[in-house]
Amino acid sequence: MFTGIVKTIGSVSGVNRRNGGLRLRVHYAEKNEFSALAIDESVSVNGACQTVVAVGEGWFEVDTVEETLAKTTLGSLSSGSAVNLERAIRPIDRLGGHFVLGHVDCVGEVNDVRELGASREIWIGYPREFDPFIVSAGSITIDGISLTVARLGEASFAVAIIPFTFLHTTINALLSGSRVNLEFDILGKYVARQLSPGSGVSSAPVSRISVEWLTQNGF
Ligand SMILES: Cc1cc2nc3c(=O)[nH]c(=O)nc-3n(C[C@H](O)[C@H](O)[C@H](O)CO)c2cc1C
Ligand SMILES: Nc1c(NC[C@H](O)[C@H](O)[C@H](O)CO)[nH]c(=O)[nH]c1=O
Repeated sequence: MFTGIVKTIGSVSGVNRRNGGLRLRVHYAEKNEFSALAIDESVSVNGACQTVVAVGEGWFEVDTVEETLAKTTLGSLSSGSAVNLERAIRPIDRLGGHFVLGHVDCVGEVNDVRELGASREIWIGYPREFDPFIVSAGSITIDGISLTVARLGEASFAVAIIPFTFLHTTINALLSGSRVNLEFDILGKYVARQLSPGSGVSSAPVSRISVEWLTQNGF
């Protein structure tokens, strides 16, 4: 599990085809917490949880399988691509972002990037089926970065990017048309599942949840 607080930007230094998947080598600045990365550990690469299978000085490797290639943008990485990295949390870590599983739900597309003084607003389109999992002021993970949903549109949402995040993640490279890994907040997924028809909890559609309903059902 992760928090979406990106710790460093790595650089892809090798992409090799293997048994239908990819072996990715990622380099990072040698003097940081990634030097302690060990084989078998989980690491978030642009928001997708990957298992470390080899390590060396200033680099690690992961095997990216077909399922991951189908659901994420990892298949479009090439030598020199910049990637957001985060090691798995320890139970004592501060939860600076939100609970991020590293299970990418889908790939979204940047619709617009707007300059707003010191910050920048980025609009991202996503498949409609994920509507129940996104709320204004809720959390979302974009390429492994924990962000707050600033505005909702039609099958799209905006995030406001502060200068720190702009400087310390790959968000600064996004342009209209860029594809990004999206993970919707796990909290919304459990609520939507509980409220879905056939769950035995309620037949109320998710969009009609009311304060009254939540109170009556013990929330
Ligand atoms: C603990 C953990 C380890 C994972 N390790 C890998 C991996 O080594 N390679 C891979 O392609 N997918 C791996 N996945 C699945 C991958 O994150 C997932 O397919 C994408 O995020 C798309 O949902 C892992 C997932 C978890 C939760
Ligand atoms: N919630 C928002 C953040 N959060 C901080 C970033 O997750 C963090 O700066 C990054 O992971 C690097 O460590 N940043 C924003 O720009 N906008 C948000 O809504």
